[in-house]
Amino acid sequence: MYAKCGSLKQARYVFYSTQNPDIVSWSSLIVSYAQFGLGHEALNLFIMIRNLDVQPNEVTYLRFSVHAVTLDLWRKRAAENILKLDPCNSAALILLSNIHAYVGNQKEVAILRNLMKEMGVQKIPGQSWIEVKDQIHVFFLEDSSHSQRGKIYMMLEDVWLHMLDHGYDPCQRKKIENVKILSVAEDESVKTREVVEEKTASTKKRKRKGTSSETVAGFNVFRSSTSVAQSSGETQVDEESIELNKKKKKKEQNRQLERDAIFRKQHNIHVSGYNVPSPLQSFDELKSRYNCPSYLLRNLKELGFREPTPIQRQAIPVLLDGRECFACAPTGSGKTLAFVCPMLMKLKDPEKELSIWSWMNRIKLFKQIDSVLKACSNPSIIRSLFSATLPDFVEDRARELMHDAVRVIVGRKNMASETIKQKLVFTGSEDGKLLAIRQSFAESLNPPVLVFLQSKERAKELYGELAFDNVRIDVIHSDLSQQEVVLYPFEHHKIFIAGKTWVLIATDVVARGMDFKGVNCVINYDFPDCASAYVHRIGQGGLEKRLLFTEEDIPFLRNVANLMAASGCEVPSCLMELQKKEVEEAPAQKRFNLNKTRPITA
Ligand SMILES: Nc1ncnc2c1ncn2[C@@H]1O[C@H](COP(=O)(O)OP(=O)(O)OP(=O)(O)O)[C@@H](O)[C@H]1O
Repeated sequence: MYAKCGSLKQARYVFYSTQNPDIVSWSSLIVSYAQFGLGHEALNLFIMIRNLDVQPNEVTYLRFSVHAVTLDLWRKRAAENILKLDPCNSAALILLSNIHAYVGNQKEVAILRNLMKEMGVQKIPGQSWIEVKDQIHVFFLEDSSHSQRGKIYMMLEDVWLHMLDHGYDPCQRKKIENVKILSVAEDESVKTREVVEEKTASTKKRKRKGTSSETVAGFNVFRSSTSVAQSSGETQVDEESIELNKKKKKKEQNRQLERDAIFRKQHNIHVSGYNVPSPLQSFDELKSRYNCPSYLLRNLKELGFREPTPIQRQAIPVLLDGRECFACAPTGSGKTLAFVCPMLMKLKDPEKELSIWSWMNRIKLFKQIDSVLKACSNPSIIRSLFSATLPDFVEDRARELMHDAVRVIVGRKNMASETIKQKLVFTGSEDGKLLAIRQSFAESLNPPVLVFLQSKERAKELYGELAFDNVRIDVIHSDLSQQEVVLYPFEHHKIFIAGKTWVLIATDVVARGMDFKGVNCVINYDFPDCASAYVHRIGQGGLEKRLLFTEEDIPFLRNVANLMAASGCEVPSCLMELQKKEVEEAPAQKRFNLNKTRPITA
């Protein structure tokens, strides 16, 4: 393991600190030496184990001979010994054929390959295993048969991202490859390709010269095989060149995966899921990859959208590939276009179909995620979930309900946008809050202003307090009829943004369902009941965000302070050092009730 990770020193240390190393340990060290190009050290060790009367096994011979392949004597002996142990051993036969190919002995290669065919020996893919909760799971390269393959590949993608986050640079891999040992299967594939290349070349040569193939005796064990027809050799060449093409394709796919990973890293995109499509480099790719209608691209240009935002780069191809998707990206990061663009591209008559859709969608916005996702269980519907926050329980439900979904996270999950200016304002008490808001309106009221409170009772109460001040104020909460709530964005929102209403008081419920573009300032009058509520509140447009807090809020401040600091805002160090509140798991309900009964004024 240490040697595979590049540290021969550690590998040797582990070996020499093992009391009575068994053949597995010996074989591992031999492989390590060979892997690092230390053929003589590997050979010395091999001789040593013979002298120590340790019996080499098949793996010792196989591995040793793979890496010490230039040593003629050992190569031959290794081959004979392997076949003595198991004459039908596919790995050994392939290895032998590769060894012959290495030294240009094409006739032996052809004999061996035909013999394998005659004996019905099939190449067994190398397998790995892992034990999880007393159960052994066996798998091979690119295995997709496991019932939980989606989760497994998602996890692998996460591990890959962690490696990238910790500085692993796939471009540097070439350097490591000099000392990297390939698994037997990989080794075989590389060498098989060389065999095929050489073989194809030699077959062509033969054809040109018009010479007939000869039957050549090979190793003793194969002498019985005397007839090798040229035609069967050619068929084999055809098969192998198909195989070669497949491998070339695979290699190109792997390169693409690495390019995608680097590109995603540059744009802070994190994905998991099986076979995630490449992100978009530009909007033009919508045309070349997905045949996007030209009018859409024209419209994007007219809107001044030159480059896709990170969420658009990844989510659009996912949806256009017909995959379901759940995504989390900061507020204002362009999520709307990320799901609207694929929809527009799939609609046959966008104008007609959209007018019906927009009404349905408004209504659906207010429903629970579960019922929305379940209702859309028709397999022809591609479901997607876009949000600025993605709590774990929502993510778990989405994974359960969606089929083979791709997860896309831009930046860190549940983070506020880095472009939003956030300010913490200490007001001491409830009375202090009222004073502070009145003072700020008197000094610098810059409408439209959105004010968030935790409950409809408190929203109504604050409205009552401020209604008689010299401020044009309105309130929206869940006591309004469904129709009013649905219509709000169209009617009241217009009035609000047009400046007829200066201050709009709202609750968290409203913050999640509406999109208040053009707001200048967001005041969090009440402390949000969780960090994700805060992210949604401050996502409602506006360059300036203020969060008022009192003595009572201090124990709950840490999460929000962390969030602010993570999105680049200045937070006093004393707040960052606050003790984590013990009741952190259940504060929301508690605080909600507390605030519900807490009056706006003392
Ligand atoms: N590719 C782009 N280039 C430039 N501007 C864009 C691009 N995509 C979207 N925008 C603009 O960015 C703004 C924010 O977009 P949008 O409302 O879709 O963000 P969002 O992530 O949905 O935010 P929220 O979470 O608040 O709903 C909009 O004004 C939109 O017109």
